Amino acid sequence: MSAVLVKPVLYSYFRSSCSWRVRIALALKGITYDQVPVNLLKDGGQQLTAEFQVVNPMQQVPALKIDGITLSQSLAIIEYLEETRPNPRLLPQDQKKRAQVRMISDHIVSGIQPLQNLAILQRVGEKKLEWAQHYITNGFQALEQILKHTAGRYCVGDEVSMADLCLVPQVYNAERYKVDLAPYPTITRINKALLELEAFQVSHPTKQPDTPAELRA
Ligand SMILES: O=C(O)/C=C\C(=O)CC(=O)CC(=O)O
Repeated sequence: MSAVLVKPVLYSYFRSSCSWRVRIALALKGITYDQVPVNLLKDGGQQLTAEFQVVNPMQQVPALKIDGITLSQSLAIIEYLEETRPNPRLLPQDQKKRAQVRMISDHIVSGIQPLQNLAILQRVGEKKLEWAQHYITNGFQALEQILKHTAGRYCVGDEVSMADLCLVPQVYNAERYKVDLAPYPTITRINKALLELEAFQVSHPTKQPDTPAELRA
């Protein structure tokens, strides 16, 4: 059987923002897949097992088995999906807009999320709420300015793009760490518009196979 006919397998954790980005891409592109939940807290973290290290040596989710290869890093996964399953498009045709989509995506996935991820907060210890708030606030102040120039209905113009797949899970983290979103009307408006879309709803942390009963929507 050709590799393309085998269903992709996503290693995911319900409230990992990086996993959610990939779930949105899969949903938007209508790709059916199986999920293997990796609980980042249970038993000291299932991502740290020898078994999972074979899947992703970096011991992080998400990872996607697809077309005979295993990919990690959410943006690399999304770009692969974009190149092999181009409809609907997540990177604009216009080169300047495409660069802006990548800029906003990197702003979040390199400039904000890694500074407040689980491994960092576990090392930070009791100041973790303040730490997460600091880096999300810092990143959102700049992002709000950037979006004033790039946004239409969504982050870049009026088409849903990879930047939007990064934005919504990061706003979810901001809410989780009790960041005041009032100073970011553009971020808040775009987030609200995106959450109306089915792909963002079915992929939501409250609706995953591994979502605990008390957090299910
Ligand atoms: O507290 C937990 O349940 C464990 C881990 C996460 O949610 C995921 C992260 O902290 C990384 C992130 O998405 O930013």
